[in-house]
Amino acid sequence: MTIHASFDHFSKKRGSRFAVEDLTFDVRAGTVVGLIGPNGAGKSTALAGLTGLLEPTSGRATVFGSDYRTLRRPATKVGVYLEGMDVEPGLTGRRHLQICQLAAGVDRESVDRVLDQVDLVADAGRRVRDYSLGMRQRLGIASALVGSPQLLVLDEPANGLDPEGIQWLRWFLRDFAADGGSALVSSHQLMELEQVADEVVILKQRTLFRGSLDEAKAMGGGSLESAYFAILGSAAE
Ligand SMILES: Nc1ncnc2c1ncn2[C@@H]1O[C@H](COP(=O)(O)OP(=O)(O)OP(=O)(O)O)[C@@H](O)[C@H]1O
Repeated sequence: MTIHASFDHFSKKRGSRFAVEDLTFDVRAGTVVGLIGPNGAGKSTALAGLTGLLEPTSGRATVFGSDYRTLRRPATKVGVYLEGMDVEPGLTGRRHLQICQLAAGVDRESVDRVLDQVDLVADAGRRVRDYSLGMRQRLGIASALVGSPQLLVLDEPANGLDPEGIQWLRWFLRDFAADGGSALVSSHQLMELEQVADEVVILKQRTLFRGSLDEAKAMGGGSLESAYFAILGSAAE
């Protein structure tokens, strides 16, 4: 099966200690992969490494077989929305997306398409400083979608979304994967992730678990949350 993203013994030191050590897994076409772990586990570091924002200390992280930084028109292949990708608050949502559209090198219609996809059409003319947290989150997801990528890399995408937004995101990611796309999603919302992920990676600097959602759930008597605590607990022993 086609591999969209790959970590191959990826390690990254922050100062004298490893933030991520020896991470190896693939994101295959048609799947949603959930990356989970406690605060400081290295999830954001791994996603930043995959999207060319930092250099690994050793190993590799690649998208479509290449270093992200070598991709031509990367936004048309990989949609990225990571923590800290803040939007200039004085811009309107539409203006922000127009800038993303120009940077992605795609047609102007993409802006209306993604505004519609994330249900921000009515608020497109408002300044981002007046957006709620959930609206900013949807705008961030929209900016990742502008280039019609095949792979999405999303850090905590459900953060701040209301129940409707969470449901939308769940169906969106499922449809996206059903159409042959893939998504690598970090999340602390285990019950939500259980609804959407095909595969799960549990990270706490090193990989504690990697496998299908069903395999993970079986380790926790049928629930991802129980499995998560059981796996973290046995790693601490
Ligand atoms: N810019 C940085 N400089 C130095 N150390 C950093 C930096 N960013 C993160 N770290 C350290 O790297 C480790 C992993 O952090 P990271 O943000 O990747 O974890 P995370 O799993 O995304 O956490 P959270 O769930 O809290 O977002 C932590 O020990 C953190 O203190």
